[in-house]
Amino acid sequence: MWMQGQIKRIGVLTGGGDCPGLNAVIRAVVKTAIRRYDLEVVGIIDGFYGLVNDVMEPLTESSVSGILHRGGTILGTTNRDNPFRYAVEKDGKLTFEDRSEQCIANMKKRGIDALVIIGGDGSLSIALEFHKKGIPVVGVPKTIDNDLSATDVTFGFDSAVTTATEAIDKLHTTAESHHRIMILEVMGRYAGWIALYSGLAGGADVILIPEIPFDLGKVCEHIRARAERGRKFSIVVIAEGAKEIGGELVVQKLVAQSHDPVRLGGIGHVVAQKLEMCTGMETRVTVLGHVQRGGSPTAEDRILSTRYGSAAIDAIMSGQFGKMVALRTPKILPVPLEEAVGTAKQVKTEGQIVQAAKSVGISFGD
Ligand SMILES: Nc1ncnc2c1ncn2[C@@H]1O[C@H](COP(=O)(O)OP(=O)(O)O)[C@@H](O)[C@H]1O
Ligand SMILES: O=P(O)(O)OC[C@H]1O[C@](O)(COP(=O)(O)O)[C@@H](O)[C@@H]1O
Ligand SMILES: [Mg+2]
Repeated sequence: MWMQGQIKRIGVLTGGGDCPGLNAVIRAVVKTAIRRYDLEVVGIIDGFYGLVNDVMEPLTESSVSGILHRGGTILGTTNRDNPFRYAVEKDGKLTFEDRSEQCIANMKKRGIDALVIIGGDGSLSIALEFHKKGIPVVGVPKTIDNDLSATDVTFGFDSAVTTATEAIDKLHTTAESHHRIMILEVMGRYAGWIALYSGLAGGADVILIPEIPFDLGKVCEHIRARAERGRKFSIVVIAEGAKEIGGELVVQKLVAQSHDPVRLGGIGHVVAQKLEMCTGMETRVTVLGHVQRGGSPTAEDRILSTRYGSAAIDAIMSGQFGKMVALRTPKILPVPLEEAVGTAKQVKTEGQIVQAAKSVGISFGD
């Protein structure tokens, strides 16, 4: 239906949770498309919602001027709408419908020849479905969680880690003054990347991640041993998806319309109560929440986002459909979307990063 070499207009959308660097990708997509290939670009508003409901606007160089350093996404996003399983309320009941043909009709109406889908595992799974229906698509790996396979790193991760590290630095000074245990709960869904990296960068004493179920007795012992050595405070960084050995995930809420309705959160408070009891030390919890998804991207994320955005247009123009642009240091390469979304990328429990953390005395509660 769509022919390579006949691409004149590109649609771009941002899907899933927002993250720093989205605007830098959009800017690079628009500038590369216009400057290098003389294409037109259409921005699809609020992710797949805009594709289903035909909410779009043209993007020019002036639309993307001054956005490189701005967090969020000028296009808007959603982590609920899935065109293949679109939530519709009928007679007060929630049902799901396949609206993918409507999306294709909207693309045709707008003269959109190919799509750049900037998203995480969820949005790129949808991108893969569109590819299977013959739509020319290229994905860009976004997420603060860094849980996408096939790429060394997703953009947004470095910014989230930087924000979490700053939070740890601040918690350190107050923890030390009050001789307290300070727990920082960070995001990441079922992967511990943000906790591991920020914990290492911030000099945490304990890091608890989903990949290593923890024994609270061991965490307690570690904190008590520190106190005996005169270190009368401790910093614990915990991923929202971490759980005790034999324990359950702590769920904050369920989002009914979502393909994966689970929103994690609250494990920090559960652990705090238990640690206070077993150590006798005053314990406080900070849930970093959406602060770690907001604000300006780091220089590293701005560069990565620019490289991804530009490479996505190159991939489209060389007919590399059904691919995601991936960082395979030092290159950016197109890889099959299947590889990216097949299995979530989790922390390697025997990997060098965890080993280094253990060598410098960080406990994982194992
Ligand atoms: N495995 C999946 N297959 C298809 N769609 C999914 C899948 N997981 C999530 N989705 C849908 O993809 C969208 C974005 O997913 P989400 O995980 O929230 O964001 P991200 O794209 O950042 O991973 C949501 O509409 C969600 O319902
Ligand atoms: O914004 P919401 O709906 O509360 O979602 C929170 C979730 O989104 C994230 O911030 C980012 O995840 P995605 O990149 O998959 O959207 C997770 O770390 C967190 O669990
Ligand atoms: Mg995701």
